Amino acid sequence: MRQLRSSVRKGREPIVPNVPHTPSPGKDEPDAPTTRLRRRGTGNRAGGGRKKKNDVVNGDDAVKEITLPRRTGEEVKVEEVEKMDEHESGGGSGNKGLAAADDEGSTPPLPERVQVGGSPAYRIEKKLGKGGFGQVYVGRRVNTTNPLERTGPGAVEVALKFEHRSSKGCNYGPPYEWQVYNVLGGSHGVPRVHYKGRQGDYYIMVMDMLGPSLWDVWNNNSHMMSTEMVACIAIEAISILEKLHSRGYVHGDVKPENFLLGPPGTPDEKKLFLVDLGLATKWRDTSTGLHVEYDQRPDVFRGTVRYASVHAHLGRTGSRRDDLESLAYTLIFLLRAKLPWQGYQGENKGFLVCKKKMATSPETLCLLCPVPFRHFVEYVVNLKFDEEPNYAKYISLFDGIVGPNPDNRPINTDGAQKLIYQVGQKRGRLTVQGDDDEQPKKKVRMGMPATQWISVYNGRRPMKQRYHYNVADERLAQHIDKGNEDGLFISSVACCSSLWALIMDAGTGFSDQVYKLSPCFLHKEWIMEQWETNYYISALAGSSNGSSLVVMSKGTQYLQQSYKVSESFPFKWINKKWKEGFYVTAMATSGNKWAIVMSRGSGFSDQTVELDFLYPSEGIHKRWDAGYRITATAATWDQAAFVLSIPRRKPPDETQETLRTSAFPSTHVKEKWAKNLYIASVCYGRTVS
Ligand SMILES: Nc1ncnc2c1ncn2[C@@H]1O[C@H](COP(=O)(O)OP(=O)(O)OP(=O)(O)O)[C@@H](O)[C@H]1O
Repeated sequence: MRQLRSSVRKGREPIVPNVPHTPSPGKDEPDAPTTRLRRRGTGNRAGGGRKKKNDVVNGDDAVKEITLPRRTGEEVKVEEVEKMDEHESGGGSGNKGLAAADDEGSTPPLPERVQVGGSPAYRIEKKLGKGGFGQVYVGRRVNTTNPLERTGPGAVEVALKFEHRSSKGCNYGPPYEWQVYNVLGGSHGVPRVHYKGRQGDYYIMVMDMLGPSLWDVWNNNSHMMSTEMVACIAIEAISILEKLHSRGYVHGDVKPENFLLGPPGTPDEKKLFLVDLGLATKWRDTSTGLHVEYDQRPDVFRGTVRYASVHAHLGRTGSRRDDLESLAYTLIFLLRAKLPWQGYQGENKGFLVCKKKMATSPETLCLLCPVPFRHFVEYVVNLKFDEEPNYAKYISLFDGIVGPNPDNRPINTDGAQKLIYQVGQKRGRLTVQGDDDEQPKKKVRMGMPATQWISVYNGRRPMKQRYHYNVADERLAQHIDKGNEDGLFISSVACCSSLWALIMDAGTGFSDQVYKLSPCFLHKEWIMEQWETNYYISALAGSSNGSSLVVMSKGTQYLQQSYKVSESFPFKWINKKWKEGFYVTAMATSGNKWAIVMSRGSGFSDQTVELDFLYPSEGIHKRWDAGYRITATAATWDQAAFVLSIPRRKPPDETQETLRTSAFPSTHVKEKWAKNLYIASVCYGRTVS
């Protein structure tokens, strides 16, 4: 199994060498050699004061939170069960996030005649479509001077997009989409908006009338589309996205329903357009010209579940790669009529779809598709957050599939020809054929889940640290007692195959410690008893059979503590607690359950979470660059979570390294000690897929 190591050293390039594999000795590890012993003060910083009795809150059996009351005796808050967002929409569109799905019956009547922002007057005719935000109708000019005027501000027929003022997109006035159309309207592949304004309760946009969507075409053709047609769509769609991206925006909801052809029977009938800019965001800051900053908010989902990029599912800031990943799914859907993650239902749908996307290799996804499609998928799923996509190269992938004469193609590819020409001109050549010999990059989504040890090391002054692993329940006490006798306290615990790993340190600063091995995850009565006597949870781990090891210490700097056990990663709860001044100070998993401990007085000034279906290497590096350091880790069979924090007091050595190993990293730990790097956190679980 692969082992990887990555690290950060402030002011230096991160080091990312591969570390050789070390087989597990498969037994308890004896005391390891230690560096110089240095004891820290052991004063109890938690302070005294009697606490009121704790309340226990059970949202449901699976989710519970126990909060230690503030010393003011304030009422303990009741937590609701909180789950990942789930969004539904109709049609063939899959599920859409951030959409206010108006029920047709409940929408107020549309005006009979529309005239907004200096436009001519229009009569409303047939409905063209309906989305989560608005409804689109044909508008026919009431007084026509030139009945042949097909496009432009004086067109006889226009598309009218109505959004009710109470719709979600209009909370702060006119729809956000209007602003985006101001910038992008009329650019390559984006319809022109001629007028906009409010009439009665509706915000109305008057735009060029277009034809059927790609979903309509596919649906009306017995759910089939020729390879050449899809390849042409790929070529032109990439060029449309390139143009949109070059203006600083990402679309955010690329899918078959949002690609429209020109009106049938007109010169534009083979031309492709991209509509619905309601979820567009900027990837580039207009004033600085810099790429927007990376962030992950695992509770935020924007887009449509079926076509969303994995990064969008995980709540990462949108960037150019996301549109291309959604385009890849769109193309495969049109070709194969099905995506492997269709059919999931229920409140867990977003999670299951994302997990399936991560577990589906490009080979599996593109089975029976011509090779260029697989190469396209491989390129786009490997794009980094701020990487500039090589649009011209992606377009050139499909050259061999489409006919040589652009005039005979089922979709107009003029935009793409222009792009390739421009790129060629820039480089002093005409095309990007043979541009470079770069092969599609290594695949990160391989379809094979793997579990590993994830260990995190911090640079610090020499101290005594000791580790034990493969420890059976009955042997825990013996190791802990011996450690305590030697002046060590437990700093981290982890579990693999129902055997425990213990890290004991001389540098914890704790003055006393108790622990509990219990058959449940977690033993709330015991925890509450310890809280009563000023012990706080300082480390915890869970086994796959549901048992847990909780370590509680005196002498922590915590002032108040709260924990939650949840079936899914409880980001919403964490987010709420952050606002109350709590920070995550420990985490553990048991099977698919998460236990998160949050404390006041944690010594952090900011905190963030990286959650992924694999080791989130890019995210961790981005956070390291922004001054965060990993302060807690936990992983289930599916997901790995890293909590990264900014300490209030800068440590003298900010070095941090992570290591992923298939066996407990005993040899590596010794090598780290030699460099004054000590285990700060360890867990066992999902790392790669
Ligand atoms: N200019 C147009 N000409 C013809 N039909 C259009 C036009 N604009 C939109 N439509 C049709 O109306 C549908 C909904 O439009 P649009 O996607 O802009 O609305 P939305 O409420 O933002 O949708 P979504 O739920 O996808 O965000 C489209 O799928 C398309 O079928």
